[in-house]
Amino acid sequence: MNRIYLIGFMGCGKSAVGRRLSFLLKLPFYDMDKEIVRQVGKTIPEIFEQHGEEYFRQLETQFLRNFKQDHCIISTGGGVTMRKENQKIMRNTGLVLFLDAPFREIWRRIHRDPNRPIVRQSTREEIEALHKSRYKAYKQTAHITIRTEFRTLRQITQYAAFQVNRLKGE
Ligand SMILES: Nc1ncnc2c1ncn2[C@@H]1O[C@H](COP(=O)(O)OP(=O)(O)OP(=O)(O)O)[C@@H](O)[C@H]1O
Ligand SMILES: O=C(O)C1=C[C@@H](O)[C@@H](O)[C@H](O)C1
Ligand SMILES: [Mg+2]
Repeated sequence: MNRIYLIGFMGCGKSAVGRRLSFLLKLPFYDMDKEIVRQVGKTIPEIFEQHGEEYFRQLETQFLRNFKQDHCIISTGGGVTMRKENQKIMRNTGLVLFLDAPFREIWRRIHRDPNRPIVRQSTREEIEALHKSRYKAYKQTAHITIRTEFRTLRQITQYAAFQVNRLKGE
């Protein structure tokens, strides 16, 4: 299968870049968080509150196992890359791009967002530690790491498209 997965921490730009890349490469775009919300009929904060985080993690893995569409772009949730099984599915079914944004920028983007339950319950220090603890998994799972600092969304999207085409040509 030949999908493009965007991985990385909350707020690194997966959804924003995914939408633009979909337009540029003329491929359908799926946002995993949105797909899960649609399937379950509950918001992410509701899923976390009513069923717990572990249940949400199971929904993420189920989504990856059951999703059938080929030739598409998928922006993943920030925690998806932590499970080994998810890492394997993504690497075996597509090209994995990690959007590597600096933490202070991530924090500026996410700290007031009420739709991110993990952020709502934690201090800046705790979220920074989470970012640090996840970094290696993002890096190791990705075929390509794209550093987003000092780049506009347009530049990141163009660079991602360039890398995708380069790897397809190999
Ligand atoms: N390089 C960038 N320059 C300017 N703004 C950006 C950049 N990348 C992302 N943003 C903005 O930051 C916000 C968060 O980005 P986005 O929602 O795409 O993150 P995400 O990785 O999908 O997060 P989540 O894991 O929570 O789904 C959005 O408002 C987006 O437009
Ligand atoms: O980083 C995370 O663990 C999360 C990121 C979001 O995309 C959502 O998937 C959810 O809020 C959990
Ligand atoms: Mg997103």
